[in-house]
Amino acid sequence: AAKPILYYFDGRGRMESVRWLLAAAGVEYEEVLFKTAEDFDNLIKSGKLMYDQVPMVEMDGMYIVQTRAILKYIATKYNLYGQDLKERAIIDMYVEGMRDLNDMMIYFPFSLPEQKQKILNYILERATERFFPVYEKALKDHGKNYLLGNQLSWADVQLIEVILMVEELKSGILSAFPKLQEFKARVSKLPNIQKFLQPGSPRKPQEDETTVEVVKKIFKG
Ligand SMILES: N[C@@H](CCC(=O)N[C@@H](CS(=O)(=O)O)C(=O)NCC(=O)O)C(=O)O
Repeated sequence: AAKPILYYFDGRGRMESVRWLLAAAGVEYEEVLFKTAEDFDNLIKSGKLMYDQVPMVEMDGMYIVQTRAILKYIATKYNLYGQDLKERAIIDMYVEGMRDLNDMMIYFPFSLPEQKQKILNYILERATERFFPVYEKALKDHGKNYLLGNQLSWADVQLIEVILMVEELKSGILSAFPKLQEFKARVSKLPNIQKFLQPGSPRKPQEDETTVEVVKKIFKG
C-alpha cells in the first residue's frame, strides 16, 4: 500500500503527535513540508483541505484533516486504541488531557516575549500539579508497564511525546515522578520509538524563532 503523506509546515505544531503515532506503529510515511504561503495556497486550491487547514494526512484514499480525527484513525487502524469501548474511553481521557497540555506547548513559541515567562510557569505548574500526577498514579496503582496495563496504546505514545516536550522546557521536571522516569526509560527503548528518537528521523526539532517567523508568513498569522 502507498505510504501515508503528511502535509504540513516544516515544524512540530499539531502534526508532531501524528508523526509520533505513525512512528510508534512502525509505519513509514512521506512528508510534504511547505515553506511559503504560496505553497499553502496551492494546497488549498487543490481542494484537498476540507477546511482549508492543515494538518492533513493522505492515506487509504482519504485526505484526513483535523488533528484528532487523524490520530483516532491511525490509533484504530494500528490497534493502539484499546480492546473495547471502556478502554477507548480511558485512552480518550488520557490523550485529551495531554492534548490540553500539548496545545499550551504548541502555542508557547508564538507567545509574546513579555508573556513567555508567565506562560512557561503556567505550563510547568499544570504539568507537575495537574497532568503528571494522573499518569504517575495510574502507573503506580497497577504496577504495569503502560498506562492501560501491559498493552502499549496511543496514550503511551502521547505521554512520551509530552514528557520529552516538558523536559525541553525544564530539565529534571520528572524528579518528583519516579514511575514516569521508569516509563520514559522503558518506552524510549521500544524499537520503533528508539528509531524515531535517533537523529535523522522525521521527528522535528523544538520550534525556534526562525520557524515561528516562517509559520506566521505561511498562515499570514
Ligand atoms: N482544529 C484543527 C486546527 C487546525 C489549524 O488551526 N491549522 C492551522 C495551521 S497550525 O495551527 O496547525 O500550524 C491552519 O491551517 N491555519 C490556516 C487557517 O486556519 O487559515 C486541527 O486540529 O487540525
